[in-house]
Amino acid sequence: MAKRLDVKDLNIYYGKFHAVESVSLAVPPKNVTAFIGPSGCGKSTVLRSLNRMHEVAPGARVEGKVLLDGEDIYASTVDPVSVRRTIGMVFQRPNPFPTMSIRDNVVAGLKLAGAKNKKQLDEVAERSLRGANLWNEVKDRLDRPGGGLSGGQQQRLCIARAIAIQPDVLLMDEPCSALDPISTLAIEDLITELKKEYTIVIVTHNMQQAARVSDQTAFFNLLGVGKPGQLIEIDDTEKIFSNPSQKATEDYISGRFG
Ligand SMILES: Nc1ncnc2c1ncn2[C@@H]1O[C@H](COP(=O)(O)OP(=O)(O)OP(=O)(O)O)[C@@H](O)[C@H]1O
Repeated sequence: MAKRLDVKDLNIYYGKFHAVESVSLAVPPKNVTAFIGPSGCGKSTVLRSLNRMHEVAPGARVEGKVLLDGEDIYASTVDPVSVRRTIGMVFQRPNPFPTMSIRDNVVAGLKLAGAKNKKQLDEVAERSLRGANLWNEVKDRLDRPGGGLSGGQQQRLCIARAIAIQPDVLLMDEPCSALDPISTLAIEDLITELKKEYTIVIVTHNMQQAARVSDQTAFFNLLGVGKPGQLIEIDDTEKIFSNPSQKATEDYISGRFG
C-alpha cells in the first residue's frame, strides 16, 4: 500500500519521435503530485510510462528507470499487466463498462483475476464504493448498469474500480476534465481522502486544481514543436505557485503562456 515512485533519467519515444527528455523526479508515498504544463509537453506520456500504459501505443518505448519502492517496473522479469495492477489508472473520460452492473463494474478486475466468492466480492464492492464516496448514492441500485450514472458518478465508479484491486499508486489523467464544477469538487475531495492510503499522481490543466489538491507540483514545458518535453522544476505546490525557481514556471502559472 502507498509505495514510493522514483523516476530516473527517463526518456520516452514514440517510434523515432523523442517525446520526453531526461525526466527525474520522486513521488513520496501518501502524497499527491500534480503534473502541469502546456499542451503537448508530455504530461500524459510521463504519467502513462509510470505504469507502462504507454506501451499500448505501437513503437512507444522508454530509456531510464521507474522504481516502485526500489523495484524497477521495466525489469525484464516484470509483467506489464502486474505493473498495471499495482499502479492503477483513472482516465480523462469516465469509462465504466456501460451495460455491466454498478457492482460488477467495481469488481471487474478481481473477477478477471479469477475471484468467485460472491460474499467477498460484495464486500470489496461496498468497501471500494465507500472509498470512492459513491456508496450512499448507489447502494440501492447496485444491479443497475454503470452507464446509467451521471458523469461525475461514473468517474467515482471508475475510481472505485481502480481501488478495488488495492493498488499501491493511483495515476489520474485529467480526471475532472469531462465533469461539471460540483462533480469536480467531489473528485477533489475524494483525492484528498484517498491520499491517506495511496500515492497519487494527477495530470491537470487546471492550475487551481493543482493548487487545491497536490502536495508537490511538477511543471513540464517544451521548447518548440517537434522538440521533446522537459521537466522544468518540481517542488512543493505552495512554492511553485508563490515563488517558483524558474522563469518559465512563473510565466506559465501567471498565465503568460500555455
Ligand atoms: N500514441 C502516440 N503516438 C505518437 N505520438 C504521441 C502519442 N501520444 C502522444 N504523442 C506525442 O507526444 C507528445 C506529448 O504528448 P502528451 O499527450 O504526453 O502531452 P500532454 O502534455 O499530456 O498534452 P495535453 O495537455 O494536450 O494532453 C506530443 O507531441 C504528442 O503528439
